[in-house]
Amino acid sequence: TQSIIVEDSYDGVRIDDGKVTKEFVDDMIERFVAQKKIHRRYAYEIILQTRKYFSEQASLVDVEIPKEHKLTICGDVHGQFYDFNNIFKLNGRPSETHAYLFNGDFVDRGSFSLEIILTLFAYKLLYPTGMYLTRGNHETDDMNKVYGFEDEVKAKFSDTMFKMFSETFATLPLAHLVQKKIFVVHGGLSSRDDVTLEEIRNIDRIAKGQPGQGGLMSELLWADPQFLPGRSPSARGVGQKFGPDVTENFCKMNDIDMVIRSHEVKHQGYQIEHSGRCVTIFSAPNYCDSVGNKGAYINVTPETEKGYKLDYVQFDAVEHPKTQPYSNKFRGGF
Ligand SMILES: O=C(O)c1nn[nH]c1-c1ccccc1
Ligand SMILES: [Mn+2]
Ligand SMILES: [Mn+2]
Repeated sequence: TQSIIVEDSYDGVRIDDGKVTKEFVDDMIERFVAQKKIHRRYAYEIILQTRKYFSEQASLVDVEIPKEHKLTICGDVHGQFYDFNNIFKLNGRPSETHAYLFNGDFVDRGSFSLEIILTLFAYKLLYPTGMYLTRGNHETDDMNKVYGFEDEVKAKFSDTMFKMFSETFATLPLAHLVQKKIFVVHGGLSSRDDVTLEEIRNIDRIAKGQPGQGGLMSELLWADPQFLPGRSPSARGVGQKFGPDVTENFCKMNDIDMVIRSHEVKHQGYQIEHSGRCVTIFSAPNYCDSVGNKGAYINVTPETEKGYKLDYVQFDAVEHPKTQPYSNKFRGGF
């Protein structure tokens, strides 16, 4: 990217020594709100540095919340940049004392996926312990081809840039463990009863690249909870539905308290199931400009007894510029 010249006429904050600064990120968000872009050299730099960073991370990442600090867990945001930015207006921007964990499905569906993903990656580089990102089933080539992200990147930048996003998505962690007690994953639990946190930590996700239709990695990104005990096939065709007994077994075997996952729209923005052991968090309000659902996020603060306190916060959709939809597929019935 060093060979790409940033013209003197470029009116945005520059990245000089390769280091993303707070000034750069604040300016980038302001430009995105005004539907302006950042220079392609800086987009490339952010993507490449993010790919390098995540390549060195395990597939399960531990998140510890220091005293006086806060962690906010968000679910799917699906290209709804103006709702995504509204979370920061309501709840504060990421910082060294207020971390965010976005739990997958950053892109596709909404027309501002590029703005969301560049903001998330830039914050990861600015505050490595202030931003955590889990891979969702929409951070994959198959979904990006159909649900809009590939077309959006090609329209706003280039094919090359989409390829770089694809390679960087393959390095994203598959799950997080918060305060050693909360397992956070985009979809849910596997079809096997013997999966340990260590096995998840050691998944060679980069060698795998795309999750495919079967195996532990794809199950973590695609599974859904069900009310009844046991497991059943998923209408999605990938991953299974898992019951309260499966969640209980996974928690007991791995000495954790609960699973927080996303992946499904919820009318109230979140839902607590499996007697409190399985929570769905979804952060794209009025999904696809049509569902009418609330968005929600979870504020996690350290607490002496259990080690954490959860506060659920709901929020409504805000206005956004009307632009062309990149995804020609309406809701896939999920
Ligand atoms: O696009 C969505 O709503 C979504 N979010 N996670 N998974 C899906 C999905 C999966 C398959 C087909 C349609 C939507
Ligand atoms: Mn989704
Ligand atoms: Mn999903």
